[in-house]
Amino acid sequence: MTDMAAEREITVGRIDYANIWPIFDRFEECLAETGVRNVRVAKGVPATLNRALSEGTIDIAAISSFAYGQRFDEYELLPELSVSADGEVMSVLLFLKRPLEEALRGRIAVTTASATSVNLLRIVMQGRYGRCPELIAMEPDLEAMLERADGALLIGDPAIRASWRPGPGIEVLDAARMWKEWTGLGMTFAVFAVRREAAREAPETVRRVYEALAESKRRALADIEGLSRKAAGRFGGGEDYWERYFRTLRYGFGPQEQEGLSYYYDCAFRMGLLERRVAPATWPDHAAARVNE
Ligand SMILES: C=C(O[C@@H]1C=C(C(=O)O)C=C[C@H]1O)C(=O)O
Repeated sequence: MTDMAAEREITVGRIDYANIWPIFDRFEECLAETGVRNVRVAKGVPATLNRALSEGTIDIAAISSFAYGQRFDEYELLPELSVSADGEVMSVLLFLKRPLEEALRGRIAVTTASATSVNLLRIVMQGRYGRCPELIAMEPDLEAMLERADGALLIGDPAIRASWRPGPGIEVLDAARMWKEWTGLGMTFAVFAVRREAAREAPETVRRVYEALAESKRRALADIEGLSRKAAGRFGGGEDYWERYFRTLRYGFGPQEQEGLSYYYDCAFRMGLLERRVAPATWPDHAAARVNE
């Protein structure tokens, strides 16, 4: 039995958007119940967490599925957790001030917070419409983006807020729907990854973090109404909106989600967006391998 008290501190990265609430809302409460004291939570937008996990300043995080694909050999995937969609996501949105056919020949501003969605846009534009507009990275500010481009890609809370008041004449396209119409598949935007050395150096802490995430998800999903009330209080928008949002997103990572993500990785590899074919490894496989050595 590993002595957890002797293990080093583990930092968990939490996406700073409402989309992750059904996994993280009860996390700290669940963790405290297990008596863990050596865990810290750091919040950030996906691009920040992607970088922090790659640099090892955090150990476990919800990151962009694209960022996992770039460094799959350094990480292990935590099972049964993701932020996915099947046909609609509601918070990865393309705002267009010109018809799509014109925007395809023009320029689209993309949020600096994203890795998965900006590459999803490249894949869908190229694959489905045969051409990709010029993409420019900008801070997520719809008005400023549309001043410089024909369209804007936003994710997370900024996408949600902008969807409530996109402005006159702005068409709003849902990126998961565009992907579903083209491929017939669902899309996984975020996965949960642990750095391999963290899983090796602090196995008991990582196990408890995983169990607390799984339990937090069970509790939150058993009370979507309570979660929606809390989100409406924090962000506005009405409880009905949030209930629909939390019921639209998928939080598991089963065969259906894996199939969609695997096709996304294939497309990204074929387009040269990923250097290697992605071969995912699931935690705690390496622990099992060590036992068998
Ligand atoms: C569903 C969403 O998926 C997100 C999109 C990500 C990306 O584009 O890299 C990363 C994590 C998720 O937060 C969202 O942003 O609302």
